[in-house]
Amino acid sequence: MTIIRPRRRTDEAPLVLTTEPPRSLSFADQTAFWANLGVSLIGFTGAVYVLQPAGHPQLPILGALLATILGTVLGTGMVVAAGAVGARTGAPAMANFRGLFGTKLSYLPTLANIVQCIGWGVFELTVIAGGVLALTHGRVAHAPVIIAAGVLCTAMSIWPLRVLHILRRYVTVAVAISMLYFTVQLLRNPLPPVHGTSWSGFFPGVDTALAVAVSFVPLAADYTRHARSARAASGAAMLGYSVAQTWCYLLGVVALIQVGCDPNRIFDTFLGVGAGWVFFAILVLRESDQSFANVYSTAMSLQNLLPRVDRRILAGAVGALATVLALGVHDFTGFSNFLLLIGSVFVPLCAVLVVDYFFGRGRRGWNLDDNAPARPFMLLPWLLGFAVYQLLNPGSISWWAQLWMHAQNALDVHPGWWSSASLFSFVVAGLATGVLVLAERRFARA
Ligand SMILES: Nc1nc2[nH]cnc2c(=O)[nH]1
Repeated sequence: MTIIRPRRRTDEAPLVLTTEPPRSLSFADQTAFWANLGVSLIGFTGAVYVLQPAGHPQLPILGALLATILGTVLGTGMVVAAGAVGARTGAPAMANFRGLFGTKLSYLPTLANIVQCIGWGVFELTVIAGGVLALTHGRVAHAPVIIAAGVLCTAMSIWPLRVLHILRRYVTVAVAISMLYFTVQLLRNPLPPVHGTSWSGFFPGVDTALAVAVSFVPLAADYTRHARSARAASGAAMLGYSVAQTWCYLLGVVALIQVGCDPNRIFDTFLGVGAGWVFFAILVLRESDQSFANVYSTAMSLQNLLPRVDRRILAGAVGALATVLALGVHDFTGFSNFLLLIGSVFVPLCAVLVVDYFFGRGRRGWNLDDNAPARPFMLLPWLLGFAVYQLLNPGSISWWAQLWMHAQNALDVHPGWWSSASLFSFVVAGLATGVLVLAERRFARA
C-alpha cells in the first residue's frame, strides 16, 4: 500500500488506501465520537425489543436494566476488540480482513459491510426525517429533509477527522445536556405499575442490546486507526459507547413504560415536556453523525476494492445513493430485520479477526497488501459461528427463519432463556479459530 505520513492535528484522513494514517484523534475526541454514536433516536424506540423480547413476556424493569447493561458492555467489548486491531495496524476496517482472509476473500465481508452501511445510512436518513416530522407536527415535507440531511452527512464524510474534532468540541456537550434534561423530566413522573412480567426473555433482551452495539464492529477500525494508541482507542470506545447506549436505552425504557409500551408514541413523551422540542431538535440534528459514519465507512470499504480511488469521490457517490434510496423509503420494518441479519454476520467474524490477530498469524504481522494470499480455511470458523447464531436466533424474515427452524428440529436444538445467539456464536467462532491457529503453528513447525 502507499505509505504517507502526515502527523499534524489538522491533517485529514488519507485520500487513498494506506496503513499510515494521521494519528490525530485524542482520547477525548474518540470518547465523544463513540458517545454520539451510542445515543440514537432508534435507541429510544429500539428499547422496546429489550423490554419486550420477541416471543417472551415483558421483562421487569430491573431485568431490562440488567439486559441493557450486559448486552451493551459485551457488544461494546467486541467493537473495542475490532477497533484495537485497526489502531495497531493503521489500516481501515475492511483492509484488515486482507490479513485474515487474503485480499480477494476480504471482498466477502467488505461487500456485506457495504450493504449494511448503505442500509443503515438510508435508515438513519429516514429516522432524521421522522424526527423532523414529529418536531414540526408534519408541517415539513419528507423529501427536502432527506435531501438536506443527505447533503449534510455527505459533506461531513469528506472531512471526517475535522468533523470528529467538532463533535467533541460542541455536539457532545449539547447531547449530554439534552439527555440529562429528558432524564430529569421523565423521572419526575412516577412510573405506572407493570404486571405480568417475566425474566424468560432476559438473554434475548441482552442479544438485542448487544446486536445494536455490534453493528458498529465493522466500522470501528475506520476511526480507531487515527487514535494515538490502541489503549486510548479501546478505553474511549468502551467508555463513550457503553455509557451512552445504556443511558439511551434506559431513557427509552422509561419513556416507553410511560406511553404503555407503544413505540409509535415514544417521541410524544419527549416533546410533551416543557421546552422538550429544543432538546429533541438537538437529538434529531445529531443523528446526522450516525449517517456520516455510515457514508464514510462505506467509502472506506469501497476503497478496499478500489484502493487508488480518492475516498472523497467514493463518499460523494455513496452519500448521493443513500439520499436517493431514502427518498423512496417510508416504511422500514422489513428492512430492519434484514439489517439485523447482516449484523449477525459480524459477531463471529469479529471473534475470528481478533483471535487470529492477537494469537495467530497477526502476531507476526498480517500481510495487508493488494495481493495478500488467500487463507480460505479461515472462512470455516466464521461460517460455523454464523450457523450457531442463526440456529439460536434466526430473526424475523419468515422464509429464512423457517429454514433454521428445520435445522433446530433436525439437530434437536431448541433455544430457551439461556440461548444468547451472540455469545454462543462469538465463543464458538473464537474457539474454532483457536484450533486453526494451533494447527497452523504445528504445520509451520513441521
Ligand atoms: N452500522 C451502524 N449500526 C447502527 N446501529 C444503530 N445505528 C446504526 C448505524 O447508523 N450504523
